Parts: sequence; C-alpha cells; structure tokens
Amino acid sequence: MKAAAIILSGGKSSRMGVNKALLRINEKTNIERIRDKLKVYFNEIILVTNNPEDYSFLQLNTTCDYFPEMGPMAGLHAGLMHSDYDVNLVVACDMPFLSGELAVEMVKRCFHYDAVIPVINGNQHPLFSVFKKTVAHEAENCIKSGKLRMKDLIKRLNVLYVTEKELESFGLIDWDRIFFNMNRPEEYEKAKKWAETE
Ligand SMILES: Nc1nc2c(ncn2[C@@H]2O[C@H](COP(=O)(O)OP(=O)(O)OP(=O)(O)O)[C@@H](O)[C@H]2O)c(=O)[nH]1
Repeated sequence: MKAAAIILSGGKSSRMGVNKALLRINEKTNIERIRDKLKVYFNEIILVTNNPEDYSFLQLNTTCDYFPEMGPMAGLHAGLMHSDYDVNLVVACDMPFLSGELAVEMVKRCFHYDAVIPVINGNQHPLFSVFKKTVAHEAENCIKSGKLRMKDLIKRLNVLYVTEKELESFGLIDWDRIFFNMNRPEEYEKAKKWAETE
C-alpha cells in the first residue's frame, strides 16, 4: 500500500505506572501486536519514541520528537517529517485490538483530504487516523504557538470524518475493542481477558 504507518510511543504512561507499550498480552508485547497487525498492510512502519534503545527488538524505522514533552501532536509531527509517504496512518501504542482493515479503508479515503478521522459514538479518534505528510507544517505551527491538543490541529485541516455507520458496511462492528486504549492497570487486565478468546 502506498502509505506508511506511524506508531506513537513517546508518552509517559503515568496512569499505567509502567511503559504500557511493553506490557504483554498473550505472548507478545502490546507494541509487537500493533506492529504485527499493521505489517500485513503497510510496508513502512515508523516508530516515534524518545527512548529508541527500549524498542530495538522491534526492528522498526525509528525517530524521535523534534519537540520533546509536547504530547501526541509532537509525535505525529516527528512521524510525518520522517515519512517518505504522502499518506500516513497514525496510531497510539496502547490500542491492542486495532483493525488493520479499518486503517486501509481510511487510507483509501484520504486522497482529497488532509486527514481522515473516525468518529465513533460521536467521539473523534485522532490517534487512530490518517494524515497527509503536509500536515507536519500545520502541526509545527500549532506546537510553536502552544496549541498542543489534537483538536487544535484538526480544526485547521480539511478533514473527512468517517462514522461507524459507514464503516459497518465493511463488516467492522466491534468498536469497543477496535478503539479500546489501555491507560490504567484495570484496563490492562481487561485487555488480557479479551485476548484470552482470540
Ligand atoms: N512521540 C510522542 N508520543 C507521545 C507523546 N505523548 C504521548 N504520546 C503517545 O500518544 C499516545 C497517547 O498518549 P496518552 O495515553 O494520552 O499519554 P501517555 O503519556 O502515553 O500516558 P499518560 O501519562 O498516562 O497520560 C500514546 O501512544 C503515547 O505514547 C509525546 O510527547 N511524544
């Protein structure tokens, strides 16, 4: 596919208390699960982290934030700057049940837009979305002006929002799992329970 996938793993995991990307679910770490789901569809996977040595076992193309300690938008910025592709999926490192098929559907729709963002039950999910490489410039402007919320960036872009109604026609229905992100120990326990039935 003519797109890259960017995994953000430069956060603090303060709610989890340990690096949530490296927690194990069944036999793999969370971030290996994500890599393996994405590599079915994406030839290029970029990892954005500020501790590359912790992730060398993944053997991914790795980059660091240009603007450290600025949150996910800074990770998106670094990933887009590093990417050779016009179209890029971005995903957080804490989504163990993400859907590669959904990623592909969003990539296909990005042609005329700056970004494709899923809206499920009325909630936007910018950390499982698609962005053009050109968005790096707007992200940099936001960061430099202290506007660090993804919402600040998104309102400056030409965005296609895709809702669950449209995506259901692709057989994607298990939204609670696909968009599940584990931030706290009890959510890790829930993820392990869900994964038992895989
Ligand atoms: N590259 C990069 N990624 C980040 C940064 N902050 C957060 N992320 C990533 O963005 C995603 C969502 O992060 P959050 O869960 O909101 O924040 P977190 O810092 O990981 O966790 P908490 O400390 O518990 O809020 C995760 O994949 C994080 O690794 C950052 O400054 N740089």
